[in-house]
Order: sequence, then C-alpha cells, then structure tokens
Amino acid sequence: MVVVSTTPVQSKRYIGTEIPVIDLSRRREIVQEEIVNACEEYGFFKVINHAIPNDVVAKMEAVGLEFFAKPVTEKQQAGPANPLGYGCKSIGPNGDTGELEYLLLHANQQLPAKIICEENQIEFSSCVVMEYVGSVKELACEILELLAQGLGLEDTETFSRLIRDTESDSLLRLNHYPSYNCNKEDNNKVGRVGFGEHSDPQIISLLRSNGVAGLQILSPSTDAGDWVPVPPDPAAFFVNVGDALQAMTNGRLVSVRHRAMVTSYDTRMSTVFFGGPPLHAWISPVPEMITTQRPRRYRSFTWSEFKKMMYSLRLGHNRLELFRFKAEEQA
Ligand SMILES: C=C1C[C@]23C[C@@]1(O)CC[C@H]2[C@@]12CC[C@H](O)[C@@](C)(C(=O)O1)[C@H]2[C@@H]3C(=O)O
Ligand SMILES: O=C(O)CCC(=O)C(=O)O
Ligand SMILES: [Fe+2]
Repeated sequence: MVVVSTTPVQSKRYIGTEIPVIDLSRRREIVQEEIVNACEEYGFFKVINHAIPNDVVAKMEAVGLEFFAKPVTEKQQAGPANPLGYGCKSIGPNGDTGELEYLLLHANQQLPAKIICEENQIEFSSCVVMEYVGSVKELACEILELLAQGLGLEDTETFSRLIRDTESDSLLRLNHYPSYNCNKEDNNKVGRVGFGEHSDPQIISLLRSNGVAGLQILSPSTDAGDWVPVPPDPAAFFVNVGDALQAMTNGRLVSVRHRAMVTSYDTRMSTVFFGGPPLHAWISPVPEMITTQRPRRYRSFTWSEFKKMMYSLRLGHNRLELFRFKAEEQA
C-alpha cells in the first residue's frame, strides 16, 4: 500500500513505499531540510503548492493532446526522434522500445519551440511551450537553490546556474501512453512496461501527468528494490534527481531509477522538463560534498562527454558508474 506523507515532520526519514511530499508554502528552513532528506533517500519527491499557474499547465496539456490526436503521417513529419522529434515505440538509438509515442523538444528558451529535425520543422504552439518551459524552469531553479541551501553550500546557485544559463541543454518531453479496451488480447498488455527502467541523465527532471497512474520509482530503501507506484496528481509536479546532480553532490543525492507502466484503460500523457547543463559545462563533485567519510566518488567530466556516452548505451544502463573517480588516474 502506498501512503502519501502529509505529516508536518521536519527531519523525517522515508521508509519503504512512502512518497515524500514537499509543500512549498511552508517555512523555507523546513522545506530545505525535507527536500534534502527526500533526495538523499529516494532522489524523488512530489511538490505541492508550487507557483505554476493552472492555465499554463492546462494550455500545455491541451497542445500536447492536440498533437498526439493528429494523424500518424502528420506526427511522423516531426520524426524520427534523432534525438529530437516524434518517436513511436522506439526509445533512443540502441534498440530500446516501449509502449508509447512521444515528442522530444529542446527546452532552451533561446530556441523557438519547434521540432528541429534535419529536414522537417513543424511548429508546435511556440508560445504555450515557451511559457510552460519558462515556468517549470523557474520552479526547477527554486528547488535547486533550496537544495543547495539545505546542503549548506556556500554558493547556493551552484546547481541552478547551469540551468539558467542561456546555453543550458534542457529538454521537454511529452510521453503519450495508449489505453486498452477490455478485451482478452489487450488484457495481456495491461501492466506492460510503457517506458523502461532508467535514471534521467540531467541535473533535475520535473514531471507532471494527467490523472492516470503509471509512474513507478525503484525504492532504494527496501531490500529487493521494490517498485513503488506513484499515485497520479495532475496538480502536482514530481521531481527526479538526475545523474549529473548525483555526481555534483558526490553521490549524497541519488539519481532515482524509475519507469512508466501501462496499467490503465485510460490514455496517459506525461510532460517532463529535463534541466541540463550547457554542453561545455564541467560536472564535478562540489568540494563541500567531498569529506573523509565520503571520499571523492566521480571524476570531472563535461556534459558533452557524458551525453556522448549516454547515447552509446541502453536506456537502463547505470552510466554514472563509468565516471567513477580513480585516484591513480588523476595523479
Ligand atoms: C536509450 C536512450 C534514450 C535516452 C538516451 C539513451 O541513450 C539513454 C538515456 C535516455 C534518456 C532517458 C531520460 C530522457 O527521457 C531522455 C530524453 C534522456 O535525456 O535520456 C532519454 C534519451 C532519449 O530518449 O533520447
Ligand atoms: O511518463 C512517465 O511517467 C515517465 C517518463 C520518463 O521517465 C522520461 O520521459 O524520462
Ligand atoms: Fe525518466
């Protein structure tokens, strides 16, 4: 059973199947501590009472649904996702597949919200997407600054600066999971994996979906690594720590492994903002996170180097392990 935590406990440790809920309207010091706890234990939490207006979210949802309702031939004009554009069932360049169709866009506000592929460019309601990206990016930066404060970092913009950078390599992804009719053949598909197990490579991801279930996170605090279903909440945002943040915090915050199941007879749409650093940015553990108890765990790398490696690997690969610090190599 999933219990959603709403209790006013400051230094709570989350166990088993509880999803941490962060109420952004509470006192700053409490929020900072709760975010750090959630990111250390799960790398995942739900945010309520955020400042993103309902109409910004509603308009984004509407243009997303409008896009997926188009005829396949029209949607295919924006594909194949290479890596940006429209994709159906195939995820990434290395043979991963899922039960979904999706649209992957660059979320750098300098770029127009167009699907940019080599030959085709199709307009995708630029204003709506730009407004949504602007709001979600701001929320991501606010969360990263609370996190930096909660960790006691002197430079509280260490993480957010990378995402605010005009050259930030951030992405916006719309995932559309099918619904199934209740007949025998389709019944076999219910419970199938829509988007397979993985961690997000960037710094932070902010996800919201319609009211249909599907997202699951892998709980690191249970022995067998149980999959914990995340109850849908269309008014909330779900936050994932990404690989780059795990590296920058020297492994103190964990990049959550998650997946999306097709478990319902209803269509599900999720919208995910991936806050990424500029390609040339160096990702290194911040000095305050390296201690005698927690010696340096990751070597320095550029985001461009990490991305190159990530695209050469399968979706579920534990890619950060390839960037382990080896003292003898750095000497
Ligand atoms: C198989 C792959 C798809 C992915 C790039 C990769 O080579 C490995 C990471 C995958 C992932 C997961 C989170 C995001 O959805 C995504 C856009 C990202 O940045 O990394 C996808 C990539 C993708 O679908 O292109
Ligand atoms: O649709 C979901 O709930 C998860 C999607 C996801 O993990 C992703 O797009 O990286
Ligand atoms: Fe993801």
